[in-house]
Amino acid sequence: MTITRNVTVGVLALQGAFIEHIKHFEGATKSGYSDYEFSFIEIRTEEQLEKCHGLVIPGGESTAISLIAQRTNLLGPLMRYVKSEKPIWGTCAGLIFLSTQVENGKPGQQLLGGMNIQVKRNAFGRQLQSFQSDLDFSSFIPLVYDFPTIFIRAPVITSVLSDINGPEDVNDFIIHTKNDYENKAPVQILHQLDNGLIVAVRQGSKLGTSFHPELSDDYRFHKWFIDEFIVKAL
Ligand SMILES: NC(=O)CC[C@H](N)C(=O)O
Repeated sequence: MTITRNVTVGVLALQGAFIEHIKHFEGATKSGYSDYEFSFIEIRTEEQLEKCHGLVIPGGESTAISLIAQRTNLLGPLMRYVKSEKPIWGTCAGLIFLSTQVENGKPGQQLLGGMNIQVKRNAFGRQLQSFQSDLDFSSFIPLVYDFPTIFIRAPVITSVLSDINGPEDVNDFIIHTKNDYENKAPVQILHQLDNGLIVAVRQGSKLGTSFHPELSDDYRFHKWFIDEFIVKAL
């Protein structure tokens, strides 16, 4: 007799593209996982968050997600969750929220500080606010040579921070996390565009992508997150 294990993955549902992530995870796990019974749930409260083996922070607007998290008292629980070393994947605005520092943040914007990186919001400028590109991710996802990758007013990773305490001369735009967590794992660059811009990084159990795999019709990225981050951490 095989024993099935219940696994819960949460998607932060304060604002943005959370339903799309849930649909992709459901599609990605429909078959091939006889040992696991997956539930993908929307997260709006601390009680819901506590049930999760891993968390996804979707794209949307990082300033709005931060504001709603503060107003609904979820910011503290999210900062504690980041420290638990459970898998977390931030896409686009979620990547910004998960970072340690934003070079063009909005005053009052809060960051979870899960990855020792600095990001820049809306990094592709006005002409190129949104675009789609087939990218070769086969160096980290086996056999994925042509993933349909959608960028919408996307951020990029501008540096890896060695000093997580932040800059001494913080100006009006550099926003630094208030979380005292330091992720000790090395930051790995997973993908750089041809022009050198960094759009996917991993730091131990944390993953950050500038783009939106949940807006394509391809489940392979979500399946990789389940296999590589969630299942391996169980
Ligand atoms: N598609 C997105 O998530 C856009 C991110 C948005 N520009 C921000 O700063 O939060």
